[in-house]
Amino acid sequence: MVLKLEHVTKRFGKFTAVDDLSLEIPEKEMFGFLGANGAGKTTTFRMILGLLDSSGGQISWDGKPINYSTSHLVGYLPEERGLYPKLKVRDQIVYLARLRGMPKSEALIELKTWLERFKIPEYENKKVEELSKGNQQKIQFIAAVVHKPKLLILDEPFSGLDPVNVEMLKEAVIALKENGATIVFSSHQMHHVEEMCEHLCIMHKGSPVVYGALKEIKRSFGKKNLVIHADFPLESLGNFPGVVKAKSTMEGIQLQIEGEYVAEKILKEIVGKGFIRKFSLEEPSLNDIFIEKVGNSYE
Ligand SMILES: Nc1ncnc2c1ncn2[C@@H]1O[C@H](COP(=O)(O)OP(=O)(O)OP(=O)(O)O)[C@@H](O)[C@H]1O
Repeated sequence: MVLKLEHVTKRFGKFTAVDDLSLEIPEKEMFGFLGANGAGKTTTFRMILGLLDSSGGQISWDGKPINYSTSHLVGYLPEERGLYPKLKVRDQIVYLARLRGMPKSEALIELKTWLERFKIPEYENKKVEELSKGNQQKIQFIAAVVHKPKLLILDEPFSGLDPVNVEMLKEAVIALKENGATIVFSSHQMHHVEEMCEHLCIMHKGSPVVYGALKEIKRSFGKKNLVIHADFPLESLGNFPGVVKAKSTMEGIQLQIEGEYVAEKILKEIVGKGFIRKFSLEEPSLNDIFIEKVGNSYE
C-alpha cells in the first residue's frame, strides 16, 4: 500500500504551487512534510486526498487513485479545523464516523476510548464551542481517526497545543503507526519530524529540496556539529580550518565542522590547555540542513 506521487504539479493560474513533485511514501511508516508557509504542503495533501485536481502527474495508493470509494480507509486532519461549533462532541464524531461507513455503536466505543486516552471523557456531551482550542483540536483529531484509517494525513497536528498535549498527541500518532497505519504529517517544527519520522521531505516553493530517509539525509550532509564546554576561551576555534560556523554558548562553543577529521584536529589543539568538560561530536540537526538547503532561518 505505497502512496506514490509521480511528477505531480499544481498551478493556480500562472502560479505554480507544486512543481513536478515525485515521492514514494512507504507503507506503515511515518512520513514528515516540512516547509515554510506557502511551500505547497496543504496543496499536496488536498491533491492526495482527491479534494483538489492536480494540473499534471499521477497520485496512487496501492496502485489506485484515492477517491470516494476509499474514503473509509483514509483519515484527514485539515489545517483549517472544521468542526460544527453548535454540535455536541458525541453527535459530531458519530456523524463523521457513519459517513465513513462505521456503525454508530462502534463509533461510540471508539469515541469513549479516545476521550479517555486524551483525558477528557467529560466532554462527550459538550458542544464543541464550549471547549478550549486545544481540546477542540483533540476532538478534530478523533474525528480524523475514529474510523481506524489505514492512511492518515495530518496537516500540522501539533500547532496550537501546549507541550503536555503535544506529547499526548504524539504518543497517539505513534501508537496508530505501530498498529499499522501509514501516516503523513506536516509541521513547521523540524524537531517533531526529527523525532518521529523515518522518511521526510522538505518542500521549498513547490519542490522537494530534501527527500529521503532521515538517517541517510543526515549522513550524506557530511557536516557535523561539535559541542565543546571548557574552562578556557574557545572563541578562536571559530577560525580553525574546517570550521564552517561557530556560536559561543554559556558553557563553551558550538561548531559546525566539515567532517569528523576536523574534530580530531581540534581535540589535539585544545588538549592540555585546561579542563574540558564536554567534547561531543553530533549529527547535524534538520534545522542545520534546512538552513543550508533553503538558505534562511526557519523555526
Ligand atoms: N486556491 C488557491 N488559489 C490560489 N493560490 C493558492 C490556492 N491554494 C493555495 N495557493 C497558493 O499555493 C501556495 C502553496 O500553498 P499551501 O497552502 O499548499 O502551502 P503550505 O506549505 O501548506 O503553507 P502553510 O505552511 O502556510 O500552511 C501558496 O502560495 C498559496 O498562496
